Amino acid sequence: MLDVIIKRRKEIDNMQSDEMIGSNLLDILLTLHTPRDPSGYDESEPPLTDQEICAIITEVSIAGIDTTGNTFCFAVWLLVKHPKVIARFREEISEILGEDISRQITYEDLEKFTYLDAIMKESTRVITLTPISPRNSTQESIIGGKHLEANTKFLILHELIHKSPEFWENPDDFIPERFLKETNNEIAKNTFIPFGGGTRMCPGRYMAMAELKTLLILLFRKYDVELVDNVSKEPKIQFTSVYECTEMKVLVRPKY
Ligand code: HEM
Repeated sequence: MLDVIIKRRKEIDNMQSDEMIGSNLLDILLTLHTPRDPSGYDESEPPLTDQEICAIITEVSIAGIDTTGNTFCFAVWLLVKHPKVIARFREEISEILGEDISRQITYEDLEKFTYLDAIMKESTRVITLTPISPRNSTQESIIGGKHLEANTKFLILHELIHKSPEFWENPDDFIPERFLKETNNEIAKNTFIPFGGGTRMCPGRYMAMAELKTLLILLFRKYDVELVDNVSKEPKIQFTSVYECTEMKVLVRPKY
């Protein structure tokens, strides 16, 4: 990958100052904190080195692809199982974007999608992609009434917390409304942690949510989606470091 980065850096260095760079991740990283930076040139910040760019692209690829892809499959499956939720979601799409299905979706649009936000939250609660996170206590502490010595290794069970009847009513049911302000439902602190928490919380969470919401709008505003056969009544799931959807067949038909 380093070769590709070096080659592209040379190409960009040889470009005329008014020539446009691409909007892909590599070009954005190569021009960050340089006079070509589209978000403005800040001389006080050094440009990224080839090694730093390589590390960022590797990290985004490892941590950002399977996670987002599988979350998308599970969200589609949950939606298809709940036609009333799809109907309300489509109403929200029409309210915010109108009926022009070619209308581009902006980040500002996404912020208005409160029901879709609730769908995504509920979807990541019902099927918690990363069910556990390891931690190591740096100091002696008491957690849940249990005394832990410093340097104790332990696991945070996201999935167990997300399915605990102590914190969630009907925890196995898919009810996006529980995340809406209108229902006045209090979500207790630290009971909703699909992206972890604290200093190691997922740094890709906003990017993942923006991608997932955009994809769901694009899919459901233009297509009807249904599960194909018995295989897909339940998606096939296997656990590696995250839950992976290994098989799910859907039929996608244009609505118009
Ligand atoms: C729906 C999609 C995603 C889910 C459910 C998810 C979930 C998580 C979780 C649970 C953690 C561990 C947090 C902790 O230990 O407290 C994590 C860490 C991380 N995620 Fe994500 N993630 C997603 C998407 C992404 C994307 C798109 C990127 C990058 C573009 C990304 C980059 C990372 C990185 C680099 C870490 C390690 C952070 C650290 O240890 O300091 N993730 N993610």
